[in-house]
Amino acid sequence: MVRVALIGIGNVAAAFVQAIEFAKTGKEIYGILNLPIKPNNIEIVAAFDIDKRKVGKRLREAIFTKPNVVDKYIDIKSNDIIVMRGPTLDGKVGILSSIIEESEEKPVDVVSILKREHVDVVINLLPTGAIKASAFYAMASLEAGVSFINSTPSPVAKEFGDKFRDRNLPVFGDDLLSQIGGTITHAGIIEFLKSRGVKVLRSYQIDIAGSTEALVTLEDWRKDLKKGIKSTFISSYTNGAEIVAGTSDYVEFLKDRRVSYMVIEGMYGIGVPIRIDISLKTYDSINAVSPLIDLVRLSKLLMEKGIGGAIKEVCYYYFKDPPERAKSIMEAKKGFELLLSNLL
Ligand SMILES: O=P(O)(O)OC[C@H]1O[C@@H](O)[C@H](O)[C@@H](O)[C@@H]1O
Repeated sequence: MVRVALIGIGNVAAAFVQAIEFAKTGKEIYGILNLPIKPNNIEIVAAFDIDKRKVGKRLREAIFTKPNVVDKYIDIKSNDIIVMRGPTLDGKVGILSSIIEESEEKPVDVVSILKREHVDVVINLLPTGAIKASAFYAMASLEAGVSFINSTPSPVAKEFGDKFRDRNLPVFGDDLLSQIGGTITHAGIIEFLKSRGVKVLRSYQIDIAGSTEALVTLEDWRKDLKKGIKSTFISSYTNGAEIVAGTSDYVEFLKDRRVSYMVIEGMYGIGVPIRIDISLKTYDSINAVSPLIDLVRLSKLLMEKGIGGAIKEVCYYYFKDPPERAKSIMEAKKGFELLLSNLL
């Protein structure tokens, strides 16, 4: 078994909890690695949040509580854990203060809970911008001897990588790359065009969704942070093309659906123009599920072998803002596959 703690019971947590239940039915989850640890070996044993509508509730009920918008895909029968009150820190700054209804309960002692529940892996799913809170949970994980997956844009793998390495604990981050979201699709099309000799000149991507993450990204500083990460990820795979990409709007009725529009312009042949327009429609939270199921199992495998730190091949394959980047998506895949073959 791999024992997991979830930090932030938002939409991705709602999708992940359902995916673990789905795995128990024996049905196929698309796009996950074939590893000795199976998805049904994952057990969620602790959950933390700060919203009074979720704290104190059963996890299986909290995941469908406002402001979450994820659909119910499956009945969760087997998990009775209660959501605990984590520390707030910067978890409700700015627009989040009008979305979150802060619990009046006293925060629990996170380190002792992680130890008591024998947690192997913490998944950080706090909102964008909760930098101090993410750092707090990273430190708590270090102290409790737990590995850490940082799905958020906060710099955890970047800043805590050495500390985790010294304790032989894996830390993966930063900012999870969706299985088939806007960023990887955009970078992938550009890489394909390049492989066909097209000179890509410029490109933009706008993302529209109805989740809390889309709503909080309306704040300029969060928008700039995420736009910077997405644009840098895509640009790092192009030779000097002008790239602008990031969340642009919140449309409430879309709920967990996300629409990404991409426009890519370039030249080919004797210098005539090519333009590609793409509209990609996905369920945002489900897009995190397969990568997270892989990362949880990889954490445990690496822990068992005593390998710690921000393993670069895992970070550049699964994240948008890794401490080190590969030169292309293909190179990232090759590097990651080599690591896997040495590991298994
Ligand atoms: O789909 P992408 O481009 O990999 O981005 C994934 C996610 O990136 C996160 O930063 C956002 O908060 C999510 O809402 C978003 O969907």
